Amino acid sequence: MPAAPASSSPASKSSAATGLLFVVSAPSGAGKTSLVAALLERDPALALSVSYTTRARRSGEVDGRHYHFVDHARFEQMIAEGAFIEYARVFDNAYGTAESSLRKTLDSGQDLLLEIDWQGARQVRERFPEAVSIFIVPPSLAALEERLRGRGQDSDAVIGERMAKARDELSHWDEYGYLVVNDHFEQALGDLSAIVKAERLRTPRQAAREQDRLRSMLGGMPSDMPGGRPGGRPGD
Ligand SMILES: Nc1nc2c(ncn2[C@@H]2O[C@H](COP(=O)(O)OP(=O)(O)O)[C@@H](O)[C@H]2O)c(=O)[nH]1
Ligand SMILES: Nc1ncnc2c1ncn2[C@@H]1O[C@H](COP(=O)(O)OP(=O)(O)O)[C@@H](O)[C@H]1O
Repeated sequence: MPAAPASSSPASKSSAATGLLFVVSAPSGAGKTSLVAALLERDPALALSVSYTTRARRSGEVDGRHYHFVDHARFEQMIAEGAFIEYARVFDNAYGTAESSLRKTLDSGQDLLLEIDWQGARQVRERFPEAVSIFIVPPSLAALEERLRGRGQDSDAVIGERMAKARDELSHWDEYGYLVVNDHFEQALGDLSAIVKAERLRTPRQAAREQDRLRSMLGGMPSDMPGGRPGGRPGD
C-alpha cells in the first residue's frame, strides 16, 4: 500500500450539481478496459478519468487518451506536489489520478469513471464515501490467462507477473459495492449499464433533478433538504 496522497482537501460535496463517481477495478485481463470502453460508447454522459502512469505505452495506446505517460521523476514530482487524489504502485509502475481534473469533471455535473486498482479504490472511498465501486471478475483463472495471451500485448514474463498478482487483486472483491462477472461480454456490459442507471435513479439524485415536478405536486419542498422532508429517506 502506498502512503495516502499528500493533499488532504475535504471530501467531495454531494450537491445536486456534482457528478457521480464510479470506480471500476479488476485483475489485469478480466476485461475492464474493453467493458468500460463499450460502456462509454453507450453512455456519452459518462466521462473516463485518464490516469498518469510510468508504464511503457502499448501499441495502439494514445498519450492523453488512454493514459498520460510520464517518467518516474515526473510522477514523483506530482506526488510531492500533492497532485494525486490517489496513486498506487502496480507491477513496478506507478499509476495515479490527478485531483484537479477529477474535481473539474465532477463539479461540472458530469459523471466520472475511474479504472483503478484496489489500492486506489480504497483511497478514493476514503475521500469520496459516496463513490460507487464495481469489481469485475473473470469466469476463471484459466480464462483470465487466455485473455491476457489473446490480447497479444504482453510478454510471457509480464503475463506471468499479472497472473501472480491476479489472486491478490481478486481477494479484494468484497470491498466493492457491486460485483460483475465478465463471462459473456454483452451480459457484463448490461450489468454495468444497469448499475450506472440505478445509481442515477437513486432518490437523492432524482430529488435534485425532479425538484420542480415534486414541488409542483407537493407545494413546496426545501431544496436544501434531501428529499424535501426531514430525515431524508431510506437508502441515503
Ligand atoms: N491506483 C490506480 N491504479 C490504476 C490507475 N490506472 C490504472 N490502474 C490500474 O493499474 C493496473 C494495471 O493497468 P495496466 O497497466 O493498464 O494493465 P491492464 O489492467 O492489464 O490493462 C490495473 O489494475 C489498473 O486498473 C490509477 O490511476 N490509479
Ligand atoms: N467477456 C469476454 N470474453 C472473452 N474475451 C474478453 C471478454 N472481455 C474482454 N475480453 C478480451 O480479454 C482481453 C483483456 O481485456 P482488457 O479489456 O484489456 O482487460 P483489462 O483492462 O481488465 O486488463 C482483451 O483481448 C479483450 O478483448
